Amino acid sequence: MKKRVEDSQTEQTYLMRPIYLNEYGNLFGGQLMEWIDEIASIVAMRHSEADITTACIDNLNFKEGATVNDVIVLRGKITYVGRTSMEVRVDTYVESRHGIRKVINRAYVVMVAVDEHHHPIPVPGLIVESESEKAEWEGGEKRYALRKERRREGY
Ligand SMILES: CC(=O)SCCNC(=O)CCNC(=O)[C@H](O)C(C)(C)COP(=O)(O)OP(=O)(O)OC[C@H]1O[C@@H](n2cnc3c(N)ncnc32)[C@H](O)[C@@H]1OP(=O)(O)O
Repeated sequence: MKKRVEDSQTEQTYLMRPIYLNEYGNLFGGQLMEWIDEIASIVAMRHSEADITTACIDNLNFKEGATVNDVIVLRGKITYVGRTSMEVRVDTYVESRHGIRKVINRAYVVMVAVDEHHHPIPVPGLIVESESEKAEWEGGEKRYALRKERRREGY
């Protein structure tokens, strides 16, 4: 079975409240990581139709901050699948009052589908259609190989 990127694509919106801020009045990085992990989990569950666990979060680039009353939008989509793992790209935006979005963070999260004994299980393949989906897939292949090498060689 194969599924499309749009089948599992997910968007979440938050209004920045004081509890999400750090001592400098900016969005707390740990809070954003929780939201990223949550949306990536939902995308992976929708794609695999199974339980999942987080294997790694990488390429977590904090480009800009956000502050109170900002509207924060997270968008997650599958970019690459292996046998049991799925790579999910999560982009985080601040949305202006006119609906214009500025990227403040981009992360790649690897999720693994698991059975009731927490053993990895195969996931559906991915249908890549558009040019941007093909480019993401090629990038995902490279990141997959790099992560494997890092684990093997321990760097
Ligand atoms: C939201 C939350 O779940 S929070 C919890 C945080 N996460 C956890 O506790 C997970 C703890 N880790 C684990 O349980 C295990 O390491 C698992 C399930 C992720 C992987 O199990 P392993 O026994 O290592 O299985 P295995 O070596 O067969 O790897 C399974 C897949 O995971 C991938 N994988 C394993 N470790 C990593 C890693 N560190 N980074 C990226 N991918 C990984 C493998 O490439 C493989 O993918 P593929 O089947 O597409 O080729």
